[in-house]
Amino acid sequence: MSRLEHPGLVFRSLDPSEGDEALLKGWYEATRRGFHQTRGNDDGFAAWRAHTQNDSLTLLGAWSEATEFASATMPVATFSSWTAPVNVGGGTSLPTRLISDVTVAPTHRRQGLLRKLMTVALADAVAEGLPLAALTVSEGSIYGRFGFGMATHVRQVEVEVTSKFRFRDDAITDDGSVTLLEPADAWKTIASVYATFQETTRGSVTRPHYYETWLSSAYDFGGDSKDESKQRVALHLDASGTPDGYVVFKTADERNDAGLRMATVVDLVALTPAAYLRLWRFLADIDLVERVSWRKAPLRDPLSWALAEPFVVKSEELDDFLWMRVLDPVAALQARPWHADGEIVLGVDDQLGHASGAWQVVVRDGRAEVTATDARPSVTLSADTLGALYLGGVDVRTLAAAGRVTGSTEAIETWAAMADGGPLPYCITGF
Ligand SMILES: CC(=O)SCCNC(=O)CCNC(=O)[C@H](O)C(C)(C)COP(=O)(O)OP(=O)(O)OC[C@H]1O[C@@H](n2cnc3c(N)ncnc32)[C@H](O)[C@@H]1OP(=O)(O)O
Repeated sequence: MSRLEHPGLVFRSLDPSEGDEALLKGWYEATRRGFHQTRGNDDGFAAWRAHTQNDSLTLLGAWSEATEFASATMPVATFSSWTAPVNVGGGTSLPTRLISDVTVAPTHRRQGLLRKLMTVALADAVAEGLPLAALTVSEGSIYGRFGFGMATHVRQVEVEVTSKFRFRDDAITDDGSVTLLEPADAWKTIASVYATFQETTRGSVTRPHYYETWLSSAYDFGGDSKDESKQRVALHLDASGTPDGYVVFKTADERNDAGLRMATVVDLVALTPAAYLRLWRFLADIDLVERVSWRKAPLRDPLSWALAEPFVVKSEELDDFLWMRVLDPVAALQARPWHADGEIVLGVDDQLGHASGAWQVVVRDGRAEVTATDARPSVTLSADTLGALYLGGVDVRTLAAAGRVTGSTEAIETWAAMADGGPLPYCITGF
């Protein structure tokens, strides 16, 4: 890896299919150490290796020389990436470089290792012609400098499912049904429901293969702490018997801080409002459960609006989820939907250069034509702000009010009318 150099370290790219087993195990253990997880085991390594092969991961790492005291197989830095479609709205998906497993050992932190790995990974994505990159973050202050912006959010909710949980008389009624399945039997059906959700949901990411292992409860990824073996699946069928929603959930003897018995939603996908509300009715009907928690509820959630007592839904937290990075402004901006005719020159300041420049954006009938121009920008922003705006998860006026979009009031209003609108992006796939 001649493009990557660091004193005392050797960089390698491992091939998940044929790579040296000891180095692969060392890489896997280094990520577990970096994320403060328990040491891995053979089954976990096999599940991880299957995912790295099926999703064609590029595994980068930096190793120090072996010494009497230091391992030769565990790298001091790890970085993985692969390519998968992200739905950018209007029924269009774009191939996106997904980045994960970023760890640097405490002994080597703040020496520029992340910067080196990220710089090379993004340059490779650009060389391959990929228009976008995406990741999820552990801390909000790290990735803006590399052009990533906070693009989607989810809500953590806790719902009281006592007798207070009752739908209003005018709530959508369901003429379908719910059936319980074992996770292994449900996998094919829930994967197909998710595929439709992916095609129709702005901001959604195509799932890596480990979702099959996880949601079918084939392996307990977290050891005894996560208890995948407690997972159950309820499938929703529409009136014609076609699956159009599911919930993977866990019930446990656990109680929340107030001592109330809990169920947890692991994954919930509903293709229609009727399926969504019916799955909530199902969750509320589980005996011996007083509260249901879900970490990935949508921001615009019909649930509390459909209930006679909306206060049973408590929003506990608003969390960032997907962070987007525009690598190719022409391909990326032309693919997403637009909401009003108009014309501006967008100036992008990108520390890594990929999206830098002045871009003429002309919108007619919901589509944009984007060209590089020498004209003076009427609206300027940084690459991370462009990433935040890209999926429509935050609006132009809000970012202008934060000082992150600049231009005359008229130009910002034109840009806002062109860019803002459509459904909020919603991503429930972590990676
Ligand atoms: C996509 C994912 O995988 S998210 C998970 C990220 N990983 C983790 O959180 C695991 C624990 N943390 C780590 O392993 C490391 O601290 C990392 C990976 C976050 C940072 O790695 P390092 O090699 O120390 O970063 P590096 O030295 O290249 O720093 C690059 C820049 O980011 C900044 N930076 C690095 N970490 C942080 C941080 N935690 N908070 C704020 N800024 C940070 C540095 O100051 C530096 O800024 P500059 O180049 O503009 O001066």
